[in-house]
Amino acid sequence: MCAAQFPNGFLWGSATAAYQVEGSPLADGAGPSIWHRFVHTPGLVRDGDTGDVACDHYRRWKEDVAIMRRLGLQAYRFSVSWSRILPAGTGHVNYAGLDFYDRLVDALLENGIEPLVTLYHWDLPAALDDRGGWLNPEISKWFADYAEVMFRKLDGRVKKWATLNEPWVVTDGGYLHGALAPGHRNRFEAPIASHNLLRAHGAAVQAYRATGRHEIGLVVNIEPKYRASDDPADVAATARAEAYMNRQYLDPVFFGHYPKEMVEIFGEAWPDWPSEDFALIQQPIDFLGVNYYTRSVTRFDANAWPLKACAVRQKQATYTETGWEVFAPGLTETLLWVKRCYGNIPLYVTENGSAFFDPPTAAKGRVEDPLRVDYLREHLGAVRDAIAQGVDVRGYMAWSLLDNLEWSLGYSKRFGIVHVNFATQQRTPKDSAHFYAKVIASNGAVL
Ligand SMILES: OC[C@H]1NNC[C@@H](O)[C@@H]1O
Ligand SMILES: [Ca+2]
Repeated sequence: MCAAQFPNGFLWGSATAAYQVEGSPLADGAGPSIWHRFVHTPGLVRDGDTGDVACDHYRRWKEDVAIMRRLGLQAYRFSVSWSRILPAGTGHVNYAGLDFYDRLVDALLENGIEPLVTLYHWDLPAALDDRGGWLNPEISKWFADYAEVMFRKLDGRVKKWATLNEPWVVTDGGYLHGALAPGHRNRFEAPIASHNLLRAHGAAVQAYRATGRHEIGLVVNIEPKYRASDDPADVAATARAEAYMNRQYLDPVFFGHYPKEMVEIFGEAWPDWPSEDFALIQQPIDFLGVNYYTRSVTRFDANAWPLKACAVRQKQATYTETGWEVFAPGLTETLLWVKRCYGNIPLYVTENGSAFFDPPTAAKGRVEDPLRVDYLREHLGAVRDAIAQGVDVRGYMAWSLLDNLEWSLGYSKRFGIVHVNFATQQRTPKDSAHFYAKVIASNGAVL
């Protein structure tokens, strides 16, 4: 059999998110988002870092598109800041905000780069949070109305849309543990926020079907759970963790119901959902975006709230700066798992990457990041292995194009294949960018 390879037409790209790279959060009529409020609340973000400037991408976008062009990227996954488009979240449209994304899409297309647009990557308009945000069931309509503005403006040129990025992180971080905006820590709110995220996803897909001519999907983070032992308590803990992080979003979208473990996990805090909600949530999607970073070897832990499960550190493994085990086989397993459980829906690896400490720019114009090169090489090999086993993977977006604001961890964690000097805003492609450029030019043959 010929060596496994990537299919012709495989889409090679990179990814960012609005609040992490753009800066200028209130420019040209934009309204504040919950992240603008969160970072300006003392003590919530490491080193008091904010997205006020970030990578200044709102102003340097032309330079960044030129970098993508030089690397030979075929696609660029980015998110739209809802509060640039609708400063109050609903109602008045801010045309200057629309123009930014309009120009960006045109520049990408002029450079042969396909835009993949995520409508929601965590930066909810603060004005909607004041009206309950993801806890207010009306948000499915607010979100669908915002989505329609974007569809009308860009659909002729944007052929791949995603509604949400990682609803699990939005819920777990923003409503259960409080580490992310809007910083709530409430096990009664978390299920409600999560359910409304899925309802909003469904409403936006429904809106797209009325006018859209191309593809729309959902982006989820999936972290495969490996049991630490065959002890029944560990087996049950692993099933809970898999249900909570992975199946809580895929089961409703593909099957129209939640995993049974959700009641076990949340107890009295898990509502009886109206059955008509699942007809909305289960709108057929054209592709699934999978964000993969690591796996979790899982054991029972009576004190771990609310899952009663925790991860077990692996002695021989390499860990990234965010404390994630480097485990490339988990990506192959994850892609096979999705196909096995949910069918062979077209998949994109919409995020995959690693934060390692980058040495100061060694020689002018060069940043050596061998650990990130290794991570990239191993994980691209893992994607190829999944394709060789019949999974319909159609593209890979490296997280991230640029070093950027890693949310509450500030700028301390660098995921970029392009280094950003935040004092001067100078961009320097790292060795990982040069390696990735070779991979793209050979459609993966150099791996
Ligand atoms: O933690 C790395 C990335 N994970 N997925 C969502 C992105 O916004 C993060 O930066
Ligand atoms: Ca290609």
